Amino acid sequence: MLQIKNITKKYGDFTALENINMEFENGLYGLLAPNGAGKTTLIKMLSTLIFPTDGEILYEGKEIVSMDEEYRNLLGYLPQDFGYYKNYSPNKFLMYIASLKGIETSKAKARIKELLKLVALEDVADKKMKKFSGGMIQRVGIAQALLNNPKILILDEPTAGLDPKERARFRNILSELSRDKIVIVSTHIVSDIESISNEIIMIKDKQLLYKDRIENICQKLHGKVFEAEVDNSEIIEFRKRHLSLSEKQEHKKVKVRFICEKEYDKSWNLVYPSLEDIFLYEYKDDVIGV
Ligand SMILES: Nc1ncnc2c1ncn2[C@@H]1O[C@H](COP(=O)(O)OP(=O)(O)OP(=O)(O)O)[C@@H](O)[C@H]1O
Repeated sequence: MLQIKNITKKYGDFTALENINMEFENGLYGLLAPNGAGKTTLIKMLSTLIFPTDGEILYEGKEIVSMDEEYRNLLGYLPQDFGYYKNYSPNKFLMYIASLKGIETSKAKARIKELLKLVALEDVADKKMKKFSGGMIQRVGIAQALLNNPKILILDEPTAGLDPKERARFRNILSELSRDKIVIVSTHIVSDIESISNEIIMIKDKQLLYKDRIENICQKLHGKVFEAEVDNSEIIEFRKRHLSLSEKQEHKKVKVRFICEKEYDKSWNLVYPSLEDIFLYEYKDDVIGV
């Protein structure tokens, strides 16, 4: 088990995260928050790239910084800006990373073969990466993070720049990996993690807002999310009264999905809240890119 205990991180006078507590067992955790909320800060502390100002992180009861190499051997990390050599093939690149990680050549060869199969890159194993799509490069990134067969896999915004098909493939790979690992995926894109996460973590105002299953988080807006058709001439006034979540032109009117926290009109349709509704509601005062 991985445990975050009373973590605070300050950059000089600026507090990025304050008194964060949470625990992780095997499974997939979606770390979901708008840009600047502190996702990378949290992930870098979990990867021992930066250190908490206060508090500690424990793996199986041991403090991770003092575990040093023992912890790094348990960890696989895919950073936001994953650096690779475009003139290398996946095979050559992964051999190079394996040697940096001190993995014996014969073991590395077998492991790389297995990983390239897992990420569906066997056919291009010896092709230079310069012609690869963003999704293929990210899959090489996952393979490098998995070289040491980590127990904890951390991925920082792994789907940035991927097309929908590549995103779907990526989700499937992560879901499979989470069977016997702690997989933590940071993103500000709800649909990337909604279908695969066992739990969602949200950070707001430097603190932990939620760490829970999606259905429990969605309970917060139960009975408050509606859909209705509104005349185009009335939509500006409507938006002043209710938080509009999405709008679509339909039957010469605006079909609006919105939140109403007070008395509601019987002509509206009550709908089940989604994780995206929660995200838009919780971060309504932030500038968000969904
Ligand atoms: N080295 C640093 N020095 C000062 N402030 C920092 C530093 N790193 C991050 N911050 C600030 O801490 C806050 C959290 O940043 P962080 O990068 O963790 O956010 P994020 O949620 O990962 O966003 P993004 O997806 O844009 O990276 C931001 O306000 C950021 O400006």
